[in-house]
Formats: sequence, structure tokens, C-alpha cells
Amino acid sequence: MMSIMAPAADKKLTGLVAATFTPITSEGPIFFTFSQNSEINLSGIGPYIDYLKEKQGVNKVFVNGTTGESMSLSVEERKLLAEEWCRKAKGKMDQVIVHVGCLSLKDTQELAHHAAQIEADGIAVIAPSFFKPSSADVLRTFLQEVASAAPTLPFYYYHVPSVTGVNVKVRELIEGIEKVIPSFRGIKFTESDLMDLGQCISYSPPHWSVLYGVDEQLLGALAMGAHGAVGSTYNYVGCHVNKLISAFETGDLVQARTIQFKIQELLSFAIKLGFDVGVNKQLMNELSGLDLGPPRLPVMTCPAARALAIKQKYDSIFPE
Ligand SMILES: CC(=O)N[C@H](C=O)[C@@H](O)[C@H](O)[C@H](O)CO
Ligand SMILES: CC(=O)C(=O)O
Repeated sequence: MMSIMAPAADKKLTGLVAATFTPITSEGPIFFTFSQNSEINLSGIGPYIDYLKEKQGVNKVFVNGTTGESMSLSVEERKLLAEEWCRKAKGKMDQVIVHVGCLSLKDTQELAHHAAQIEADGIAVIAPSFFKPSSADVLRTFLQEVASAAPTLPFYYYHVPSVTGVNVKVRELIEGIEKVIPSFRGIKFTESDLMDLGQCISYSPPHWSVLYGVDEQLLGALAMGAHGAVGSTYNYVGCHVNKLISAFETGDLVQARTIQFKIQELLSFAIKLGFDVGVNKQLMNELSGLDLGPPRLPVMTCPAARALAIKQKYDSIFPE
């Protein structure tokens, strides 16, 4: 059995991290775009890990996040998923980060404690978004309460104001944070504010990681000093973005831009068609050949033609 006290691997999180989709059963009647049956499908996780490793060269995952529809899952479902991701990733993935944020502090603490029990490599937490923290100080206190339920696990704040509506400057939030959260190890920064990003990076001690989450403009964040990236599109453009990062690291900005511009072309095409988690998930099904099923309501199942049109765009941008 796994023990709660097992020391968590505390290696700096860098490079590409795929924010995973949650496999859901696609059985049962589907009327129009409404799935009538929506159960998590744990058997989809093993093949998904093999695909990321072999086809995308991605060895790190961020599970039960936005892309994984965590806020539409029950606490019990999130535990089962996190456990299966950790079990199947053993010996295959370098790191599994489990997002544990919920609207309720109690549920968040329960998931944080569970992540330690299953020996996840770290936890991430979004700001609660129904009752929102009124200031950076309040948010820091909320995060401190969560971290205290899993004090041995590397802890990351997941900044995603477009979804949470919580617009605190991250630089303000992290002021002195290690004094109250000794396990604090960094930020997953999903916002286009490169000024706040830069200030976070310049404030960060060497053992923290600042990971960028707007896939459309990763290169700008790398120039600012981001240590890596967490994103939904790395599920299917990870192999190309690995090349973007290598080109950036060797100083080949022409090549890095060429790849970034291709990704921008793909995503601007997708965004014009309406690019939500449902479309993204169906695009992943089409590109990977995996069957991750439909999303769960209120996210709608993507009409097949829409995902196919984006897949065709992908094939024209990235031929072979
Ligand atoms: C709001 C959101 O979920 N952002 C994702 C990661 O944080 C990104 O990976 C986007 O899905 C991606 O940049 C496409 O817009
Ligand atoms: C992109 C990301 O980090 C998420 O889906 O949570």
C-alpha cells in the first residue's frame, strides 16, 4: 500500500506538460448534441499515457484541470481519476501534477490529502470562483489552508482569471508566500499579462517553476523566462512545441517563430469555429485516434464536422 508519509519527488517542473482531457464513456444514447450517459472511463488512461509519450514526446501531465473538466466531476470521480493517472504513469511519465481546486475549501483539502496518499508529484489549485477571494491576502490564506492538508507535496497556484474571474496580480499573491506555504513551488500562469509574468519570474527563487498556459503565445513567455508550459494543445501539438522549445533554447528564433505562427494559425482557425473544451476534446479524439468520449454537460458535444474541419486545417499546417 502507498503511505501518506512517502516523500514526494521534488524535482523542478520544466518543459512541456499536457493538461489532460478526462476519458468519459461514449456509450448510451446520444440525442443531438446531448450525451445522456456520462461516466468516467478509467480504462482510457493507460493508452492515453502511452500515446502522449510515444507520439508527442510529452512526459508530464496536469490532470483534473480545466481541460479535464474537473469542476464538472464529483470529488469521488476526481479521486478515482487521479489514482489511475498516478498508477498508470508510474515508470512512464516523469511527473503527474493533480489539480485539486474546488469551490469548497473542505473538498479541496480532501483532494490535496488524497493526492499525497497516491504519491502525486505535486498539486495545483485555482482560486475559488463562486465566492471569490476579495484580495491577494485572502487568496494566499485560502491556498495556505489547502497546502496544510498536503504539506509534503510541491504546491502550485493555477492562475486562470479568464475562467475564475479572480484577477489578483500573481506578483502580489506570491510576496512572502514561502513563509506561509513552505511547499510552494510555483505558478501555472494562464493569462496574457507578460508584465505580471515577468515580475513573478524575476521574484522566483531557483527552485520554483513558472509555467505558461496560453499556448498561442508561449514563445513570448519563454523570452520572459518561463520554465515550461502547461496546456491543452500539447496533447496533440506537443511534438511540434518540443521543437519550438529546443529552437528557442539554441537561439534559433526564426525556427521557434515559424512553429509558434503555425500554432497560432491552427488556433485562430479553431477559435473562429468556437473552440471550447468540447471541440478541443473531439479534435483530440480525431487527431490521436483515442476514444476519450464526449465532454460532460454543460459542455456540449462537438458536432463531428467542426472537429473534422479543424483536423483538416491541422493536416494542412503540419503535413506528413
Ligand atoms: C483557459 C484554458 O483552459 N487555457 C488552457 C490552459 O491553461 C490553454 O491550454 C488553452 O486551452 C489553449 O491556449 C488554447 O486556447
Ligand atoms: C490547460 C490547463 O492547464 C488546464 O486544462 O487546466
